[in-house]
Amino acid sequence: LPLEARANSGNSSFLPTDIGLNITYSGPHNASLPNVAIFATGGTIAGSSSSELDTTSYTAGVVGIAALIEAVPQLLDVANVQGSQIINIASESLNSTIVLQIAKFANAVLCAEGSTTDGLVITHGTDTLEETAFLMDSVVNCGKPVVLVGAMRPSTAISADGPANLLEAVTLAGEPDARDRGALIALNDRIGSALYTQKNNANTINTFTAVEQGNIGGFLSTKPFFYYPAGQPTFKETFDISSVNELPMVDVLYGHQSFDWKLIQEAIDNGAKGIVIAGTGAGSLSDLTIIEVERLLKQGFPIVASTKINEGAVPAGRDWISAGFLNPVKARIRLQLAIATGLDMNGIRAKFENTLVGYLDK
Ligand SMILES: NC(=O)C[C@H](N)C(=O)O
Repeated sequence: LPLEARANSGNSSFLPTDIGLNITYSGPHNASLPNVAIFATGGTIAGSSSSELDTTSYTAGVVGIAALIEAVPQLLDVANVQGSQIINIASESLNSTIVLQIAKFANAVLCAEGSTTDGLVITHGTDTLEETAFLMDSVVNCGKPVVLVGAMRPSTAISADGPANLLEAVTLAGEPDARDRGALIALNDRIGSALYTQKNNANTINTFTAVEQGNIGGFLSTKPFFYYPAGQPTFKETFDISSVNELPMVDVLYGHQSFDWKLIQEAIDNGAKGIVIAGTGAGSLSDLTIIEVERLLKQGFPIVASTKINEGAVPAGRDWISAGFLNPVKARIRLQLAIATGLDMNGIRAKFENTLVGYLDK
């Protein structure tokens, strides 16, 4: 059957209909294939331009989920696919309300009792893809694969990377060997752990890397393989968001010479419930900043020290709360979750530093 006739012809839905999830794509059903849900959120993978040479001034978040899937009919040979267009925007415009909703949908779709969904793919802009991936890694933990995927070239570009990335992501989400590895990022024939992988180039398709920690696998002829047996990264922490209805405002302040420590109080006055400082080195903060950070920590205001350096960790056992190996945007999400789940200062510190003690407190 042509794809359009096959789409929406299936009547064995595996996505729940009573959770407020709007099912906007439903492919045919084949009992021998895994059930993979797709949540589409926009980004360059759904981007469009009038010129196929344009990879910089296109509009992100234009193409809908059905058109994305229709561009890759091979998808329907590797999985039963049902999807929801959660939103269609560039990922720099996503906010905590939307990503928390996506996480709740992900838990409902994958982890509710009786779920027959085998894996989930989230199509996403690459600019903040690592943030949503890290959130999923922290809060969706029933073993089933959650795979984040995007593209660096819009769908209209010559050699667009979205279709192959999407096919590989859906294949990965339906792969039993992808279970129990935490959330995964799949782009450019590589599989990375959401805890460590980050975007490292603003333009090129090989942008997602975890140089120190490495990829956990890759794809050959679109089929996934893994270098290591299933397992979770050492410094992972999980959170139960079933009673979390909003994520608090947490800001990231960027370290540099002449850093104005008074910005910390200004962020608090503006509503921040926690702050991450992207320090200049291994958490290094200027003398005046440290005095201010100690004052606020003593008052019970959580401040986490991360680093603006791309690789490496901030040691634990210091006056600040250490982000360990988490880069600033991931430390921000962990702090949001720690505050939202009601942890006190000791609990917050433990969520950041428990797994570091003995490793990074020397
Ligand atoms: N490559 C991309 O997807 C970038 C885009 N600005 C986004 O994050 O939505």
